Amino acid sequence: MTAERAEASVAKVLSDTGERPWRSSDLHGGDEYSATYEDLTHALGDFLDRLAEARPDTELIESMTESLAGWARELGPLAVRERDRVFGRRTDLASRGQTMSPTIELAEISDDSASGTVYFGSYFLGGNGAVHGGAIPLMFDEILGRLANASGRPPQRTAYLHTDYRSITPVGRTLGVRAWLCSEDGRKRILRATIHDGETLCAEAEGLFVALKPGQP
Ligand SMILES: CCCCCCCC/C=C\CCCCCCCC(=O)SCCNC(=O)CCNC(=O)[C@H](O)C(C)(C)COP(=O)(O)OP(=O)(O)OC[C@H]1O[C@@H](n2cnc3c(N)ncnc32)[C@H](O)[C@@H]1OP(=O)(O)O
Repeated sequence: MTAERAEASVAKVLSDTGERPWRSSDLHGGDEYSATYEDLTHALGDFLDRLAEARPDTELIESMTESLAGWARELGPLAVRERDRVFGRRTDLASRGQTMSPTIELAEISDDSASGTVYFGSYFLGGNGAVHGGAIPLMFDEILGRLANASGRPPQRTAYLHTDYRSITPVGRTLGVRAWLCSEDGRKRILRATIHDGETLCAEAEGLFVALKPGQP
């Protein structure tokens, strides 16, 4: 698959979520807004990684605290309803416009499978070079949730998510990630996913996703 086609199918699958599709006309600027917001999420992710790695002196801590408080003051009055927000709702972006889970770069996508890479920066460190055990199911829920909700399927929620940690998942390395649909039975879908470091299986997960009934929150 060419890079261009991969990008187009990523955009298609990520925007095909069964939820009200995000439209660039919802916000001023369209593609330019999209690219600018993606840059913001990358800058924020990078900041969190650098913060996790650094041992700043008191002066820098105070200065950063004041800067962050200033941004919070500026953003406070700009709060909008959930459906009008940008953070975590940009299904056309690889990051989904959020930093809660690491960005998953998908290279191959079909209606029932997806594969690509994920990179856990230092922000996601649990200890001794290993990713935090809570960040791994978070990432699995992200990729399985995207796949479950893709290809015109009705909105789905995670009913269970079982994770097996097979070996440590290293921080600071580009890892392989794969997700696929295993079975469908009425409203229920079972999906599985893996994270690999080269040939080593780091973790694997199985999730049950249940399609919501009309009006179900
Ligand atoms: C709106 C969806 C999101 C859309 C997003 C679009 C934009 C972004 C796009 C893409 C990004 C994706 C990245 C993020 C994705 C994250 C997804 C999440 O993390 S969702 C949050 C965590 N999950 C919850 O909060 C669920 C809480 N639980 C519930 O709401 C209900 O329990 C629910 C919907 C799961 C099922 O409840 P019932 O009342 O509708 O249905 P009943 O009858 O209980 O279950 C249906 C069938 O499923 C089985 N079932 C249900 N739970 C089970 C379980 N834990 N284990 C085994 N079976 C279970 C039951 O036994 C039943 O099976 P039988 O039909 O009888 O064969």
